[in-house]
Parts: sequence; C-alpha cells; structure tokens
Amino acid sequence: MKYVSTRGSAPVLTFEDAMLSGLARDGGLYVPETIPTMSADDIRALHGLSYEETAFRVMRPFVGDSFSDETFGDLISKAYAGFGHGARAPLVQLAPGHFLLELFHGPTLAFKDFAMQLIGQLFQEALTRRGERVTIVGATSGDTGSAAIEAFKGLDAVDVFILFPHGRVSEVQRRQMTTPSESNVHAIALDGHFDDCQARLKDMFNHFDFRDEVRLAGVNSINWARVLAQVVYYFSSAVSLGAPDRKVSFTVPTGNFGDIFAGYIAKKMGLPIDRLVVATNQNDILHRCLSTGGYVTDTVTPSISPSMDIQVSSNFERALFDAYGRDGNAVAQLMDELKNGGGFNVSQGALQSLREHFDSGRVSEEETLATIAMANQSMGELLCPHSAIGVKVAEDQRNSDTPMITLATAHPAKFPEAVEKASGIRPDLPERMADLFDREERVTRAANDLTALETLIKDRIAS
Ligand SMILES: Cc1ncc(COP(=O)(O)O)c(C=O)c1O
Ligand SMILES: N[C@@H](CCOP(=O)(O)O)C(=O)O
Repeated sequence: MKYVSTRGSAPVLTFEDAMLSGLARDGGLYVPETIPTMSADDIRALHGLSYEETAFRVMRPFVGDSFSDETFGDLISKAYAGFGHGARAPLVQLAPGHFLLELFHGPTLAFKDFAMQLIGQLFQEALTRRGERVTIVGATSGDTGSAAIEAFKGLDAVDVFILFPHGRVSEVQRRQMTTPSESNVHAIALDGHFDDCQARLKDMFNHFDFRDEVRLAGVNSINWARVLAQVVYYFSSAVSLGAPDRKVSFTVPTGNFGDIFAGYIAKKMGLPIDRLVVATNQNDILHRCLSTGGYVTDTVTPSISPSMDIQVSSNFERALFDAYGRDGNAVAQLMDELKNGGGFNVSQGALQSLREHFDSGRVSEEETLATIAMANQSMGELLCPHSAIGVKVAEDQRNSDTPMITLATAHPAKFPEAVEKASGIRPDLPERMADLFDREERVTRAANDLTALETLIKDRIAS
C-alpha cells in the first residue's frame, strides 16, 4: 500500500512513513494511492463483531507491511481498552429514523480519542523498532490537543508540543492539556485563533531545516492514520443498522473536515452511504463553498462550539484532490491561491463531484442552544454544542427513506456553560476526572511568531 501527496510532487511513502511524516514535503496531505474495497459479503461479515475486530478488518488493508497482523491486532486492543463503554461507539435512537453515534466515551471525552489512542500505540511501536525519536507538534481548537497529550504523555520516543488559541478553548479542554505532569508534553497558549496555530504548524513542516533538525511529526488529521482510524465507526454504526443491505446517511459536525472525510473513505470502500452532511457553526466556509463554489476565508468568530471555530479546513484539500481527478498540480494551484489571496473558486466539474457526496448546513448560536434544549426535553439526550449542530442539520435535512446517523463528537461536560445555559443542567465530568479543577496547570504563553515558536521547541527538547 502506497501513499501519495495531494500536491503530486512529494515522495511516495509506505503507511508507516506517511504516518511518521505528517505533512508531505510539497505541503500536501498523504492519501492512499488506491482505496481498498470491501464487498457486500465482507461488510455483512462484520455483523456481531466487536469494535476492535471491526477496526482490524476495516483498517488492515491500508497498513500494508508496516505492522504484522498480530502486532496490529494487539495495538488495536490496547488502544480501546480504556474506553468507558463496552461498545466503544454506541448508537442510540433519538427519533424514528434518527440515531446518535456517541463518540465521547474515550479518555478525553471526544471523538479524537478513537484515532489518537491508536496512533499513540502505532508511533511507540514503530519508533521503538526503528530506534528513533520524534517531536510531535499539534494545533488544536481544544480536543485534538487534549487527546494527543493523553495518548502520548510519558512515552519515551516522543516529545509533544500542542499549540492552542489562548482564551478560545473551554476550561475543561485547557485543563486537560495543561495539567498532565509528564515532562515530554508541553501545552502552548498562542496569541491567535486556531487557524493561526494550524498555519504555524504547517510553516514548521515547510521549514525543512527545523523539520529535519527536530524530526518533526504531526498528529493532526493531516496525518492519514488519524483519518483511517475514524473510518471504523462509520462501518460499525452502519452495520448495526443493517448495512450493506440498508443504506444510511451521516451528519457530521465539521471543522477541519477530517471526520467527514473518513466517512467519504468508508463510502469509497463500499459502505452504502447515501448522504454525508457537513454541519458547521457560524464559521461556515465549508457550507458556503458547497453552496456557491467559492472557498473564501473570513475572520474566525468565536462561538459556543469552539472546537469548530475554523476557517481554513485542512482536509478539504483531500476532497478537492479527488474532485479534481487526483490532479496534484491543480490542487497545488488552488492552495497557492488560498495562501496568497485568501480563497479560490472550485471549478464547476469539481463542485458537481463534491455535491455527489456532500450536503451541508449552517447553524447559528441561537439554534445551537435551542437544539440542546429540544434534544434534552424531547429526545432524552444531553448534547454538547458541536453535537447539537449535527442534530439540528440532520433534523432539517433527513428524509424518511434512509436512516440518519448524527455523530456526537464530544461529551457535554466539556462545555458545561453552554449546556447549562440551554438546558438548565450542568453536566458532571466522569468520576475519574473529578479533580481536574484542583490539578496544577503548566502552560507557556507564546506569540504568533514562527521563529519564536521554533526556538521555544528546540530549547525545550535540549533541556
Ligand atoms: C467536538 C468536535 N466536534 C467536531 C469537530 C470537527 O471535526 P473535524 O475537524 O474533523 O471536521 C471537532 C474538531 O475537530 C471537535 O473537537
Ligand atoms: N477541532 C480540532 C481542530 C484540529 O483538528 P484535527 O482533526 O485536524 O486534529 C481540535 O479539537 O483541535
């Protein structure tokens, strides 16, 4: 199995090398050269399997020779052992034909744990075997950072630096990043918004002297392994509703387009998915793009769903690569226009191709609060604001022929203020996190400046 860059001119890599590299050296994102498929019988055979067994069967063809069957199976088992629900990703019914996929039973209470817990294991295994060490730098609007710190803390083959936007993550998210005491993890509060954090991260990858000196690696969804691990729950949930003999649709609260892109990969693999619906908050670049064809950045407006306060949506590049017939030069040109002019227009052909798979909807702050209240009263489910955005768009767009699965991407207790304002209920953190607010915080404030950030990282590694 080989991986190619969306911009067409970086070296072709194996799964393991793509995983350890993060961003491709031409600035693009790695994708599989070809997408392995599963037949209807292969999918039917997933009925009754555990989440871990499903994960093995869905992901195995993408991994190639990088890990043996036995090792890969063991690492999957270790990854999900700490989840707080036997099903790992339970499906609950909200209304006739509408289901909620609860992805918040992992250690940091967000869907990021599904991928991060696994790639923590894969990194440690691969780096120990190779006798190598890497520096992971991640950008977060709250959940990726906490999941990464949780998954990589204390591992001896990695140092982890997480850039988060100062003052723009929830208090629970911040404390999850700043309270672990392990010396290999570092939380950095950047003066800026999430797009600044992500832009500086990409600058570091494109600054080859720094990249090679610190042996830079990434665990954002620029890393293909992150996307791959998220493909699994599309299969597990669709199968539990009757796939491959019944089609389903998914609505996905979306920011960086990684989670919904995993759904697109599941569809390409053969899972009968009807619609993939992008649900955005007021930072709605994806909804605007799918509606008009114009991908034009705007200022990031803080919202009550802070993890989705994103205007430059990294993985959209992977969708564009397919929509432009896998033409890396065309994608590179669009990304240059984005960098230099703040946007681009998607060609008619590419837009039509995107619309064959994706629908979209945008939810205001008021609608988000109203949906939390409605779901609590009428559906018996306390939603986080991100999941509420998904439920609102799903309710607006679903039809009676095809079951709709909405992804619940975080636990309501990560965003207690918004949930309490909407429902009158202040959700509690699980018992194992009950002392989160008593733990000591460790954080470095930093300017939005590439050189200063690189110096900070190099100094920390050397000390
Ligand atoms: C709770 C939550 N919901 C939704 C999203 C959006 O997911 P994606 O960036 O994969 O589109 C994020 C951040 O990634 C998140 O943390
Ligand atoms: N919402 C994310 C933003 C980063 O997304 P990623 O999937 O690319 O890691 C977050 O919570 O940090």
